[in-house]
Amino acid sequence: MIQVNNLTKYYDSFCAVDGISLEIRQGEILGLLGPNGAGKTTTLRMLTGFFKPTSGTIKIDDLEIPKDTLEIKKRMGYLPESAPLYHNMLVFDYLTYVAKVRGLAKEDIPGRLQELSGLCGLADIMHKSIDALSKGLKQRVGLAHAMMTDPEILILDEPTSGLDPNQIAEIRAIIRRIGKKKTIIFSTHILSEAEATCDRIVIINQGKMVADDTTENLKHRAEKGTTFSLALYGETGKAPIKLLNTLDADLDIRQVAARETGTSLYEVKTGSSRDFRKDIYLKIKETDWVMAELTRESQSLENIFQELTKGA
Ligand SMILES: Nc1ncnc2c1ncn2[C@@H]1O[C@H](COP(=O)(O)OP(=O)(O)OP(=O)(O)O)[C@@H](O)[C@H]1O
Repeated sequence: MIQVNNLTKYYDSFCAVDGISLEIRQGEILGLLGPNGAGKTTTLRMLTGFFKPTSGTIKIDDLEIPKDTLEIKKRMGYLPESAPLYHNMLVFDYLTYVAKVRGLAKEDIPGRLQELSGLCGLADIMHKSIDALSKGLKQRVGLAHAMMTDPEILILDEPTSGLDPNQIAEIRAIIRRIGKKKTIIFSTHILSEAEATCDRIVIINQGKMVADDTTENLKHRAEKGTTFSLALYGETGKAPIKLLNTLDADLDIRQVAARETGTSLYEVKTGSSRDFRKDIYLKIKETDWVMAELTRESQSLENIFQELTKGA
């Protein structure tokens, strides 16, 4: 269990992280989400013991930063945003070197490299030079580096930044695979990334925590606001607004610019999760208007993220 209490970091007089408190359970995959400059890297660097907090505490089980930083570092693997690899080495030589530096016994190294090769998909590139690898493959080598000592906790700073969609999918699959056994905290500024990979999402904005919930709950929250889109053939003017208002006084209905000529388009907004499509259809059926389209658009997680990080 990781316990973060009132974590704060100032760079001179600028507050980059402002009183973050959270608990991360063993085996959780936690996404630290926020726009650029929100304070993600600073938070992760404090968690790994690289940066000293201005105030606040970080406890990992019975250990505490800064008192037990060395012991905590042994339990953690860290993949910084740009993995600092030795580019002129072969992957195999580099990982062997990392294993030695991290204190693995000589006889354990071949077995560990084989495990990491399977876990991170390195079999075909073990004997390639690092500088000849694509960014996605380099990131996999960086992951193997971070995993060398089989740490309980993995901290990954924007692990898919700058990768193409296929490489992103591969790294996500590796994170999910590793996450079955480890606690993983990773940062991203891309909501779909956190949604696709995490059990829980913490959103930070301008150094402050603005949301902390399971991915499911955040989605549920997003689904509460619903917009229905109704298109009718012909120029039907304001009359449909008056008619549909009889369904529920809380509906917010307005006419918007039609997507195709010869139709009138209306947006029907509700703050509840109730599906009004059937009611709208039956109301329109009472008239001689002809429906061209009726769709439901849930408020997306993207909207929630934008709302919570407004002003960033
Ligand atoms: N060494 C530093 N000295 C002064 N200010 C800094 C320093 N490092 C970061 N900052 C500032 O602190 C704020 C948070 O930076 P941080 O890198 O933690 O954000 P981030 O969420 O990781 O952003 P990004 O997604 O762009 O990496 C930013 O405004 C940044 O400019």
